Amino acid sequence: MSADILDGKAFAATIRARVAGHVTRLKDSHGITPGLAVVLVGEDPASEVYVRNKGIATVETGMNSFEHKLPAETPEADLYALIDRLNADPAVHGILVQFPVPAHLSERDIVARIAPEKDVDGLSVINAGLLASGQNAMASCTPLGCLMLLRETLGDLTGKDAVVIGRSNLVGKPMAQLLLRDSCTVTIAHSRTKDLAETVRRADIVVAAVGRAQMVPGDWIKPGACVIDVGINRIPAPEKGEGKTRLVGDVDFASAREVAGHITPVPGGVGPLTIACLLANTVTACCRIHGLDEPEGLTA
Ligand SMILES: Nc1nc2c(c(=O)[nH]1)N[C@@H](CN(C=O)c1ccc(C(=O)N[C@@H](CCC(=O)O)C(=O)O)cc1)CN2
Ligand SMILES: [Mg+2]
Repeated sequence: MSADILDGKAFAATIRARVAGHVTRLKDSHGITPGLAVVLVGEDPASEVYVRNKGIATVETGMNSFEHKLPAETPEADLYALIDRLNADPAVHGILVQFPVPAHLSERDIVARIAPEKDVDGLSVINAGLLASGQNAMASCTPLGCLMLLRETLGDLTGKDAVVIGRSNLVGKPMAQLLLRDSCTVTIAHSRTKDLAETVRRADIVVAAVGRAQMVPGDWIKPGACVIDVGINRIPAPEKGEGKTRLVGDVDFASAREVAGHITPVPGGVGPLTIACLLANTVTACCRIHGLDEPEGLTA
């Protein structure tokens, strides 16, 4: 058996098209243009690329993009003053601070400073709590993208055994909550899980988000399972030349694709869904702030 390889780039384009449709309706029917503010502190090269791509995607879907680049040594008080201004700005419906931030800043405190209704990363304790109690939360972007892809691929997820490997606040925990909301039987596994191989072998759905290159081999996968690989790990690639590297996921793609029914590649799988779902969350935030109906096809 060779798995169906899920094309995250193509699915991200579908989500962006849905976003653009909702943006047009918001403009035409209500005179509202959703706005996303992205804050970058420092000069991490990968973060600069992500922030640039977020800005481009925001404008391409018809929304307003507000980019704020601050020096690495920005004092906490100055960053909080900016967040307070964005919280109060009616043109801004979504706010995110790009991570990682310099060591003198606290990601947890930054997220807590963002108004929960504008927290389009879905990272605040308010949004985590709303999600866990089955209420209208802002779900964090990568897990939301994974859920949309799973629904698109498998249809109704009711009763499926899902194993999420990883327990981070950004991916593992919200992913588990979203799968539970879709009536999966969910196990959260992690690096300390006693018999990880046996746990994963039970799963119809495997979401690997543990941050260890190629940790999940094909012989852990139940034949026909749907494998979602959230890992983005850079490893040496001597075959490409001295000092070269390549990206791999948390799953050993070559062996897993021989067993799985569906599998996401790295790159080109889950990664592109993150920014698409950020745009989706910005439209959702805009609709909620203005008391309008939830945008169809963009929420959990
Ligand atoms: N505030 C946030 N910070 C960070 C988040 C986040 O969701 N919110 N996630 C990551 C970075 N990130 C978006 O911010 C992001 C990472 C990766 C991709 C992506 O498309 N990856 C590609 C491969 C890219 C490459 O070649 O290097 C893929 O997987 O195909 C998009 C967005 C950390 N910070
Ligand atoms: Mg971090």
